[in-house]
Amino acid sequence: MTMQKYDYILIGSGPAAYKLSNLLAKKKRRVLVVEGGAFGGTCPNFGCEPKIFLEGAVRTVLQSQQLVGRGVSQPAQLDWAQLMQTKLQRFDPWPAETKAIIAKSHDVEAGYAKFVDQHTITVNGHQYTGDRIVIATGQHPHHLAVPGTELTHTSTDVLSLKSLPKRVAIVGAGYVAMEMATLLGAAGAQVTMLVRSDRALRGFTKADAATVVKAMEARGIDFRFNTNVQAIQQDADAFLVKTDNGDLASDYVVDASGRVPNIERLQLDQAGIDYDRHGIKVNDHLQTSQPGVYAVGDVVSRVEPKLTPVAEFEADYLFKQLEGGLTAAIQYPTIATAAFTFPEVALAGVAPDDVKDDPAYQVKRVSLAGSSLYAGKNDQSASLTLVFKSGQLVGVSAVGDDAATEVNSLTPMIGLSIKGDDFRRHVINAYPVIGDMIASLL
Ligand SMILES: Cc1cc2nc3c(=O)[nH]c(=O)nc-3n(C[C@H](O)[C@H](O)[C@H](O)COP(=O)(O)OP(=O)(O)OC[C@H]3O[C@@H](n4cnc5c(N)ncnc54)[C@H](O)[C@@H]3O)c2cc1C
Ligand SMILES: NC(=O)c1ccc[n+]([C@@H]2O[C@H](COP(=O)([O-])OP(=O)(O)OC[C@H]3O[C@@H](n4cnc5c(N)ncnc54)[C@H](O)[C@@H]3O)[C@@H](O)[C@H]2O)c1
Repeated sequence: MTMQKYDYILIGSGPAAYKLSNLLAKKKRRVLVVEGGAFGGTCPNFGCEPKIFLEGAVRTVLQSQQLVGRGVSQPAQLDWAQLMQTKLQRFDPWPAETKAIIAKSHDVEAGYAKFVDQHTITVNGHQYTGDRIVIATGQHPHHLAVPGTELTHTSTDVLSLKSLPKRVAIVGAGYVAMEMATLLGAAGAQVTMLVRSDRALRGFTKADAATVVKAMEARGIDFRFNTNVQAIQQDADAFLVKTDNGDLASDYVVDASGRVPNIERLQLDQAGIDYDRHGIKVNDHLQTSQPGVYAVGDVVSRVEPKLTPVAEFEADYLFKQLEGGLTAAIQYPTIATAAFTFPEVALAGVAPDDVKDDPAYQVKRVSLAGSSLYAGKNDQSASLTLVFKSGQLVGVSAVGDDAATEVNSLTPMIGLSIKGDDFRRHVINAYPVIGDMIASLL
């Protein structure tokens, strides 16, 4: 058997590897892209993209409910089956289309890669060597270690669920749990959240996360905090979720207890590549413990959040290092993140909760609800919490119907260290939308 040799082998085809494959296409390198699951990876197939597509209709329904008696006479109703049909039509062709796009420039192999040594992998019984191997295998849903865990579903199932269950139990209160609850609750399912700790959305500020929970509770979503799932059983006509805080009958159980890096299938020990439970260990040049082997995206063990734009930033950095002579260590920019609940919650830069007792920082909470823009939407929860240091905006947290956009509007001021006076001298934004308020906030 002749072994095929490549300049690069990319393992995975999600946002991280896809970005790198596009950049390498311009360099005419010999590249092999190996994908074990759906081409395109989590974000376009089972993550951000289908989630935000479904959220488009969901948001319209929830916004109309919020305006009944304020100029809207009937709330809109969600037709889940029809919405899902529309979603499947749009998204089903994507993996094949993505594979074809990659195959225009590179060799492609569908199958799971395993390391033989630090320059060699096998896929479907074929061996390939690469001068450089880039691991971009992402994460998969964590499964609760309790009896009956095989009876649960994940966000992947929810995002393609054709008929709406009557009663849904969701384990967890992180990004995935809260976003899936928003979708299913708006569609009319009776949703119960089973939360191990005493709060939701741990990555966001306590006050803003509590505002989201309150709004969801007002829509009938039941939060059971300090509740540990012990087992899931199947009865004649329901699932029984047994917890240390009573039992719950449900038609559909979603396990949203986190995500774990895809490292098990790779046989990393064969190649001496170091890892921990958060993923593959890399240095500040994204190199693993083996020369010539790199890791990018969600599979990397790091403190920065595991998000699509972060995965793409790493791919871009690695390309510049390997093909453009960049020698500096990776430096992450200001990263904005949002949970697409209703209302949304978002954060960028220094988190208000982390500095509330530090006199070097000034934390200022601004309610937006009174302005005509927000009053017109009856978006009563809308608020911004701004963090300043020596007169410079260094952090922002937002809650409200459009919190993600609000935080995105303010993130350049943080990342580019723009001060209020400077902003006002150079910019007049369109009025009256969020952008126009920025000048007065800074
Ligand atoms: C429900 C949900 C919603 C999300 N929403 C957002 C959002 O709104 N905004 C945001 O920024 N991020 C969001 N994310 C996170 C985002 O999807 C990830 O950060 C992003 O997909 C990471 O890209 P990646 O390329 O590192 O990994 P992935 O996209 O996970 O791609 C990795 C690929 O590698 C393949 N693979 C694994 N092992 C092997 C192997 N051994 N051989 C070959 N192939 C292999 C997998 O099949 C997969 O296709 C969401 C995630 C989920 C689950
Ligand atoms: N809008 C977005 O940008 C977005 C959306 C979805 C996912 N993501 C990315 O995916 C990552 C994973 O999201 P996630 O929601 O799966 O994870 P997460 O870490 O945000 O939340 C996990 C939840 O499960 C709970 N949990 C953990 N172990 C448990 C156990 N053994 N029993 C019961 N509960 C348990 C946690 O307390 C938490 O509430 C996010 O951190 C983010 O990087 C981003």
